[in-house]
Amino acid sequence: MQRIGVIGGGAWGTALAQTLRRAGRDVVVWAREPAVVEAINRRHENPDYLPGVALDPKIHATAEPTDALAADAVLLVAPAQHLRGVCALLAPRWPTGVPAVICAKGIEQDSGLLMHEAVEEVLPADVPVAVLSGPTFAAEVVRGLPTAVTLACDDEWQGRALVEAIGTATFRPYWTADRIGAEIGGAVKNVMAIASGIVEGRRLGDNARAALLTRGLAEISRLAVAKGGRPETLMGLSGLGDLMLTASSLQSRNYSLGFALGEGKPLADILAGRKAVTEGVHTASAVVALAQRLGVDMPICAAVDAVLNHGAALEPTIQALLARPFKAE
Ligand SMILES: NC(=O)C1=CN([C@@H]2O[C@H](COP(=O)(O)OP(=O)(O)OC[C@H]3O[C@@H](n4cnc5c(N)ncnc54)[C@H](O)[C@@H]3O)[C@@H](O)[C@H]2O)C=CC1
Ligand SMILES: O=C(CO)COP(=O)(O)O
Repeated sequence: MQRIGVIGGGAWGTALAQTLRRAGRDVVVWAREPAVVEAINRRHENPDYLPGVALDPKIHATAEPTDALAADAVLLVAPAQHLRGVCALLAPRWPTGVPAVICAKGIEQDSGLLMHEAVEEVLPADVPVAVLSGPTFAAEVVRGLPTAVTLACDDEWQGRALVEAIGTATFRPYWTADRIGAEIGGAVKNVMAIASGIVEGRRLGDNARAALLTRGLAEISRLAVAKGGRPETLMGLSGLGDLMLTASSLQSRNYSLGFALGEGKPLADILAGRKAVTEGVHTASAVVALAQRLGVDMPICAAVDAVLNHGAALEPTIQALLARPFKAE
């Protein structure tokens, strides 16, 4: 796999393009905004989404999606709630058998579907759909700082080919067949990161944050298993790994949004002040609906959803979580 297409010129699409260049691949990025295409091609930067980083001059950006589909594999890096629409646009022109790799982290609000389920509804049936997830702040990956990720793909041969295509010494993919576990870990950790930010913003202490994240991981694992995922996936890079990262760093958009909420800022004001996508805000309600459908108890996600979407006040919501009955671990 020599030529890789990247659908999405936001922070993550741009960082992935840079890491693909480090892996020696030819890269074509499709960006929606003409200004992003122009900045990447002419000035080798993406000041709108990933400022202050010099990009490899050989990253080619395009406003024409077909250019990015003329590839041996295509990374899908649009925000989760837009991924289906983007794929519907691309589907008629998708080349036969070229694998798609989902890099978005979220659950579709309208359908409650995971990204690979939604994408498989619109892309041609012969397209293998893989998932890339794990602890990866774009701002660190683009600079070549080391990390490791999960590459989930049903077919082991295809998965290993993708690992070889995207892997470098500082971007180390580990293959698994468990797309469900990888996706649920990546999507729900965003909701947990908001909760963790709230704990920090309200100065509830380090103990509270550790307890919240441990119980949060239990919630995520229950949902993944109920949906058909493997519990061990949630102990890996796309579960525990990404939860540790996102739920403890102000670099995270989800954690920083929670932190600001915890300090008492209104959600609308926080969102009005940022252009970047904060996936947990959209995923919270979808997780709660999915958990209800599968009969899974997810009290932390439900609390975040209540605060974000149903006008619940923080203090009584926290008190209600603390008042839950004691039970076996
Ligand atoms: N930034 C990061 O560190 C990481 C992000 N991700 C995931 O990658 C996905 C994309 O995130 P970022 O690149 O960070 O987003 P971003 O906030 O940097 O950029 C937003 C992107 O969404 C596109 N967009 C906005 N409205 C759209 C629409 N209606 N249809 C299609 N595209 C639209 C914009 O053109 C832009 O490319 C998210 O699901 C995120 O969770 C995953 C790992 C790391
Ligand atoms: O997914 C991410 C890191 O792995 C990025 O997290 P945020 O979207 O919260 O910044």
